[in-house]
Amino acid sequence: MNHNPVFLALDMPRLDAAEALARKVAGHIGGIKLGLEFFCAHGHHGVHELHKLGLPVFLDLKLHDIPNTVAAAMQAIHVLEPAIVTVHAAGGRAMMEDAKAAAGENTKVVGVTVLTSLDDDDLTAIGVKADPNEQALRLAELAHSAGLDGIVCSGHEVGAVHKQWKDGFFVVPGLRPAESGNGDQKRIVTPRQARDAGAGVLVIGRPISRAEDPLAAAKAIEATL
Ligand SMILES: O=c1ccn([C@@H]2O[C@H](COP(=O)(O)O)[C@@H](O)[C@H]2O)c(=O)[nH]1
Repeated sequence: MNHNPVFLALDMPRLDAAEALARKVAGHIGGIKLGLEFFCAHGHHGVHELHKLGLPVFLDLKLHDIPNTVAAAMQAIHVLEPAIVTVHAAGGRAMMEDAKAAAGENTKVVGVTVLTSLDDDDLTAIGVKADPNEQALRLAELAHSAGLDGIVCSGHEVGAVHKQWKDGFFVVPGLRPAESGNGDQKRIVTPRQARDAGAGVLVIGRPISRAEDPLAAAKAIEATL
């Protein structure tokens, strides 16, 4: 994998716009992240097109279903040769074990713990008694014991998770350079703080994609790392 830890989230409806943006900043990112918005609109064809840029592709599909269904979905995306794929750790141990077993050898499977758009109140509202930190640690332990390569968590938890899972692969979204708006993210840190705490991949979308000058924004973030 490239040394630059930044994966650009291409959350936009148009394939040509996603491709143009990725091309523009390609020298200042380490990979691209294609999520639900992109995959639902453009599917396998879209992923094949963006593969042509030669950057590692992170498929952030956040699979969450019964083990048989998730394993079948993993097999169906095998042909896309993703570097990283996400499943929801809350799907449970058997689901994660089957997801990992169905993934390609060169694909890292990571478990989403607590979405960075959620805070304490949101967890309480869905019946989770733990705070985001406790819940992320619990789900990280489960993901580890199920054989996943790592997890997704916010920059607030990654340091603690790193201590309990030394060789884990940690993906951190919810990143905001100083003076960026939060948008819908509630547990944010700067890219540098996340990297210093042990993140292996920094997922960054709007601070680059919605910047007036995306290339300048990508370069500015790179300079902080
Ligand atoms: O907990 C999570 C898991 C995934 N994401 C994804 O990361 C990007 C963040 O985009 P920004 O524009 O930088 O906020 C987005 O694609 C999410 O689906 C996350 O934010 N939090």
